Amino acid sequence: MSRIAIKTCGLSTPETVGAAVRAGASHLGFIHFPKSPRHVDADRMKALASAAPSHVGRVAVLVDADDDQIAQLTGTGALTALQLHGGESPARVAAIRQRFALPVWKAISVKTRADIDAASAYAGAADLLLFDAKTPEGTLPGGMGLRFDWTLLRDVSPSLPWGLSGGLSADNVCEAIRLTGAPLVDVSSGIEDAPGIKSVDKIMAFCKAVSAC
Ligand SMILES: O=C(O)c1ccccc1N[C@@H]1O[C@H](COP(=O)(O)O)[C@@H](O)[C@H]1O
Repeated sequence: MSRIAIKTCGLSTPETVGAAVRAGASHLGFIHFPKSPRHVDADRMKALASAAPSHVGRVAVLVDADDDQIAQLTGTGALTALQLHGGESPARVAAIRQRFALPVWKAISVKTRADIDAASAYAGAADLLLFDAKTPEGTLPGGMGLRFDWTLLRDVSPSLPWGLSGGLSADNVCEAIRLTGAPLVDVSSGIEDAPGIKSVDKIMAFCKAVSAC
């Protein structure tokens, strides 16, 4: 496994889960958001997550989900974390963390340095910050293959454990790690042949590139 943690996100088949595990991913991400081409329903998510070995993290990605939706995913031990990728406030993040007793990752949409600085409001509420590119109004809040200016993270010491996401691929991930010092990288579009269609070859190439950085 690489010294940099790797989350391969938007997995929806046993084949690609298996490939990510073999490639050395530290975390597997499953999207539960019907507008996404990577959406998996609760039963499928639990089946995919349960099939993964216990040393690999299993993260559900949610967008402004209510408690009933979250409850359908949790409680079986299949998941190890919840990633909140919408407009959840620090208070909402803290409430979800307390009610569902799982570590919570909060995605932070970044366009400017002020977006990064404002993420300190989640200290004490979230367990990890995931800096992702701000996406255009009316599109998905993530999974668009867009990157932000990574130099914005230079000289930043986030108050929480953190990761980098948005537009990463085997071709650019080493540059991203060099510029930001990210301890965790999260990828979705960069390991796909088309939206929602993961590529085993690209999963392998991404994880290999991270290990070789
Ligand atoms: O992937 C999606 O469809 C998605 C939908 C809604 C919220 C988040 C989503 N994905 C997350 O966005 C990051 C960045 O994706 P990309 O690599 O730029 O395509 C991804 O890692 C997921 O955590």
